[in-house]
Amino acid sequence: MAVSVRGLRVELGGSLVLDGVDASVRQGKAVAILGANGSGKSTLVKSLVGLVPVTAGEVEIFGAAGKLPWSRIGYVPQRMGAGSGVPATAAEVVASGLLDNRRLRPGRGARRRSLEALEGVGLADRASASVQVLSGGQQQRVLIARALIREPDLLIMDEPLAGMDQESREALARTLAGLQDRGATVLLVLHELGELTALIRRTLVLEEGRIAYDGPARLPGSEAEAEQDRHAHPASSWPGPAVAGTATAQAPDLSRKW
Ligand SMILES: Nc1ncnc2c1ncn2[C@@H]1O[C@H](COP(=O)(O)OP(=O)(O)OP(=O)(O)O)[C@@H](O)[C@H]1O
Repeated sequence: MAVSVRGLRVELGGSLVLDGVDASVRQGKAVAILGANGSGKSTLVKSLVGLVPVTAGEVEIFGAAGKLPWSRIGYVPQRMGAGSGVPATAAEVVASGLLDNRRLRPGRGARRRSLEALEGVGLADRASASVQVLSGGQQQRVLIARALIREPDLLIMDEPLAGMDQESREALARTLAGLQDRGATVLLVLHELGELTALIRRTLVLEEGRIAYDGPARLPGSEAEAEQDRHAHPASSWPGPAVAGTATAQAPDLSRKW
């Protein structure tokens, strides 16, 4: 398993934000986490990357608990500027994704890789721009490119589509499909599947800190199903198992916006 959580409870500021979450994601799968504001989506992904303390339960990444294999993980937090007074170009911020705790320089080929990563979010033309002059949505894409340049085995993004225009969303969808083709696991907090409908086969829906639904992203006869059919690989072996076999509760309308 790329990700496995068991009985996960997280208390923040005296309230129970995650209340016994159990879920596993196999390597190479793309899963969306949906749910209303405040349902615990960000807290769940933060708990996976060690950014919030776990009150009870277990989190395992690539089969190991405790020590995070950071070099294999790309994480993009919920909308956070990339600028904040940093005197660097977009390409330099992206290249900083290649840094680790041991070296101060991004190493060979950093510029080329940085441009490729920016291409992946449709921002190659702004590579030499100072991040401070980029718009909020462009800065968000710089941060996504900074995660992509790491060629992560596990990419976790918290609302990556927020504030992105359609063209950028489509560029990101293509990039994520390529990443998945290489066997990476993709975990996304989303408010709607949108341009990523063709990529996402499974969704987890959170409600008040619990998993209310865990099953196929497209339900028979749904708009999402039709959309996936339009994009699906012709050799795809889908449809998968019936909804009733995998859903933990009655399926919500997965084509809605949360
Ligand atoms: N550091 C914190 N201290 C206290 N409460 C917190 C903290 N972080 C989050 N919460 C609370 O936990 C709940 C879940 O927050 P979280 O950010 O995980 O929700 P979300 O599903 O990602 O919401 P959104 O869709 O608005 O991003 C909210 O009620 C929030 O107020």
